Amino acid sequence: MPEPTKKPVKVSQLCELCHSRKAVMKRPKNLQKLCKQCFFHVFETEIHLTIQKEQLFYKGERVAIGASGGKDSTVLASILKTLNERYNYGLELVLLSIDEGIVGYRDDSLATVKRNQKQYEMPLEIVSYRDLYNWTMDEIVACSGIKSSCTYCGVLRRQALDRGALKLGIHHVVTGHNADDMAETVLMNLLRGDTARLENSVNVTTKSSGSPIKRSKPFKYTYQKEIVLYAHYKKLDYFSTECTYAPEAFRGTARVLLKNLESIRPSCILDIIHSGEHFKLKERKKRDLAKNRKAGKGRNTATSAAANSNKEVEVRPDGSVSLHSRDGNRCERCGYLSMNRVCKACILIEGLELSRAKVAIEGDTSVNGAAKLTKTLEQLSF
Ligand SMILES: Nc1ncnc2c1ncn2[C@@H]1O[C@H](COP(=O)(O)OP(=O)(O)OP(=O)(O)O)[C@@H](O)[C@H]1O
Repeated sequence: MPEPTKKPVKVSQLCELCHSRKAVMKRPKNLQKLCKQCFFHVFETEIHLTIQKEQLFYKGERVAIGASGGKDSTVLASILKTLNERYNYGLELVLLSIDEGIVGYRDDSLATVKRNQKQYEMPLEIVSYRDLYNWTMDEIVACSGIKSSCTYCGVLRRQALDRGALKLGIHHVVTGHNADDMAETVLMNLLRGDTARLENSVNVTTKSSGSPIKRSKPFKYTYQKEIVLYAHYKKLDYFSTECTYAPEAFRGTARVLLKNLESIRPSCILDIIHSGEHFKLKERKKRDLAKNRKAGKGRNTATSAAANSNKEVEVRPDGSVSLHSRDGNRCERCGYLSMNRVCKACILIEGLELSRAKVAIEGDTSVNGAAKLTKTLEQLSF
């Protein structure tokens, strides 16, 4: 029987890197036509180069991966395992998950992380808001409404990741924040005129004041679309549902704007990050901002939940909160490391406790029911 003849692949369909295999995709970052193998290679190599250039790790370092079960952190765990073995980084990788207490969302995504733990053979530590703060996000939303949920969650999660890492004796947490997240942050700060934050919004590595924990973002230059493609082609096991509570409204606006820009000019994500990297505040402006902040003036100054104690609190656009700073010390309330007399998390929790007392006096204290009721009410239009 004659052998079936293989249909020749048109040159225009060949991978633009290896020129031998068929291209299966257009790379979102630069529209290069690639085969699967070459895509894996460039994707992994770019992340390795970022890690090297930024000198993110040292040999023997213990690193906690902030693992939410979503695509970004799942790909991060998979890639770090691959690169650690391929390039002999010598890292000890641990999965660290925060259970915010969001029924029907986080419980399902944590089930994914538990499967990842076995797939990647990494230890897993789960720390919950309930244990740390005696609140769940469902309860917080029931008390304070859905609008400020991202603010609360952001502040509490940042601290919870730090505390979870410290519990493990780890001083470095990596997260799956990607290039799209970075560009969104630059756009948001730009649109708000928040020049003070523009300068630091694109740093790969950050540290909260007073915290001994370093946080890094190895996906700083990695496009979200490519992360999804990688997870898809590698058949990674991840949880794809969005958080039950709406994303921060203004970030959502910046996201839509960015997606529109990206569809016209794919490189704009990197271009925005590049611009962010070159914003530098004049020394005088920096001093003025610091003075204003100390005096409690400025665009983002608000009297927060701790207003009952007449303290001026600055609520920053990224959700972090600051009181008058002082040198590294411990929070008066919870004893956790803080530059402020009372840490950001305690300030928020204090306000919540006041609202909880009010809810208890006014009626229904069944929190799960209250969370559902809040969501239902906010979805209604009159
Ligand atoms: N509950 C959590 N536990 C541990 N780490 C978390 C948690 N939520 C978020 N992170 C970390 O912060 C990063 C950014 O979180 P964000 O909420 O922006 O989610 P995302 O962009 O959907 O990421 P992912 O796809 O990993 O969920 C995540 O990639 C992860 O590393």
